[in-house]
Amino acid sequence: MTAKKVFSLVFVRNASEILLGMKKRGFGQGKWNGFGGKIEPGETIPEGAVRELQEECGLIAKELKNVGLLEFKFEGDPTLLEVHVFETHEYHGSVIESEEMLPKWYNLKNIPFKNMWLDDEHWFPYMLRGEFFKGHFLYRGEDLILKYNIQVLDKL
Ligand SMILES: Nc1nc(SCCc2ccccc2)c2[nH]cnc2n1
Repeated sequence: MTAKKVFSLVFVRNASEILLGMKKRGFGQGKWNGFGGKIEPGETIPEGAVRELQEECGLIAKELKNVGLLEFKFEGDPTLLEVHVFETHEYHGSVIESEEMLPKWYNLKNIPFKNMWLDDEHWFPYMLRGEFFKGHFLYRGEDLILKYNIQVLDKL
């Protein structure tokens, strides 16, 4: 039976920029990414997304839009990572560095894909076009995608 771990991943946006964080430790260390983490028992996925965003960069999302779903498998590991992707354009607070993340605003024309997870370059265009997407990626290690598919879904 495949074990499943559920994560949130939040991208903070303004008209021309996206807030990314350099992961300072743990899973995905050394990569720019959105803000997120494991959904804890007793919290909803959006609640976990808001919590992780504030813990990792200090911002409090006033609204969250679910923009996609990503599933990751790593060859040799039975665990399926289910990642719920969100965007927020309405937030308050000030961006601060945390133990987990070093935040930095990037122009949408200059996203540092070379220092991000390999899959991001495949699905970011769907997110930036405002299309609700579902992607499945099979990795060998962290640096090789063996196969993937991405589909645009009509938002439920
Ligand atoms: N962009 C992206 N993100 C993740 S993990 C995101 C969820 C997460 C997990 C653990 C700590 C914080 C956040 C990926 N995994 C494989 N490809 C990937 N691409």
